[in-house]
Amino acid sequence: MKLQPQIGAEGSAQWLARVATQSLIEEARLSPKPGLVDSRGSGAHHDLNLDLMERSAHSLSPTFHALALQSWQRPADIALRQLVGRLGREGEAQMMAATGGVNTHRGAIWALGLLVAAAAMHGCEGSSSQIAASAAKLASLPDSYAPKVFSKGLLATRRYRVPGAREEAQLGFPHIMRLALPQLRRSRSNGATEQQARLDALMAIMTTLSDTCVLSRAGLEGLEAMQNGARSVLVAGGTATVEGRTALAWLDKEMLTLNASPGGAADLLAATLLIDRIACDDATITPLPQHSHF
Ligand SMILES: CC(C)(COP(=O)(O)OP(=O)(O)OC[C@H]1O[C@@H](n2cnc3c(N)ncnc32)[C@H](O[C@H]2O[C@H](COP(=O)(O)OP(=O)(O)OP(=O)(O)O)[C@@H](O)[C@H]2O)[C@@H]1O)[C@@H](O)C(=O)NCCC(=O)NCCS
Ligand SMILES: Nc1ncnc2[nH]cnc12
Repeated sequence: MKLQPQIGAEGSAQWLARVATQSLIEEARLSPKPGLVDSRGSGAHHDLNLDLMERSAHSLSPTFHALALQSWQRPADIALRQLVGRLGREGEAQMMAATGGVNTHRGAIWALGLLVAAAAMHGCEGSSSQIAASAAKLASLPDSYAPKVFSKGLLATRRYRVPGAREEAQLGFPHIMRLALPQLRRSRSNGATEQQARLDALMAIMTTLSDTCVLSRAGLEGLEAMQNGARSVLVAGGTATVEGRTALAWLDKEMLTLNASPGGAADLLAATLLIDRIACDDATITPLPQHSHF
């Protein structure tokens, strides 16, 4: 639900940048997240911690602001795609400078960057479906200035023949729109605390995401452990129940044993928190079956 409407491009860009940064920080602080950095510690990571994640989130505010301002009430065309690509790459460079070269938020810049741009394209008056559809359109346009790099994500998608961050955006963020956002709102309306509703939304993403961070670090075994473990949490009734919390603690242990960290799922949770706040939605979104595959 949109909380703070703003008039005009500059005020809206400032607001979108603030909400995007806040969403990244709230994702990072949310605990207990399996394998990920949270308020308890570094999870499966040796080079990441909460302080670094928060520094990285703050370093991205100017990028989100520029993306929103430049996309304000514009259509999705090649010119905007190229501009958004350039701003995204500059954002990555700012992130790397702020973290001393550690990749904290590359996937998040991509997802939240596209969504911030899309929200601005709709003049901050779009529904979640309209914002996701415009982000998908932008992500599907070619960016001839993109350098040809053979990333870890690309390597994992080819090796395991699964979709990655690029495809998730091009398909209109199905893990947000069909799983996480409905789960977040359903858990809230069932009486879960905000922390529990967010953890449930993360679990919903993890049930089917082919997270290339997990695949790169722990292969198919890690991915299956993540998906099955997240399903067990939700089947047990989610993190508002004792059984759900027990299943989550078990999943956390297993992810640490496998050295697996679902960084892509964490990005999509931050993006879910962003859309939840900036979209002009009616009270409910029709949820699809929880365990559908993409
Ligand atoms: C489209 C791009 C995201 C590039 O994607 P690609 O897959 O080619 O490359 P990667 O560099 O691997 O980045 C993908 C990141 O996306 C996240 N992710 C993974 N799986 C999915 C998924 N199925 N759906 C959505 N998102 C997903 C994930 O990001 C998070 O993890 C990062 C940490 O990764 P990790 O592997 O742990 O870290 P490393 O240091 O690299 O390795 P270790 O040492 O730990 O082992 C962290 O960044 C999280 O955010 C993947 O990493 C995009 O970058 C692109 O093309 N940009 C161009 C600019 C542009 O056009 N921008 C427009 C919008 S602003
Ligand atoms: N909380 C987190 N821990 C590790 N990697 C991440 N990427 C995005 N959020 C993350």
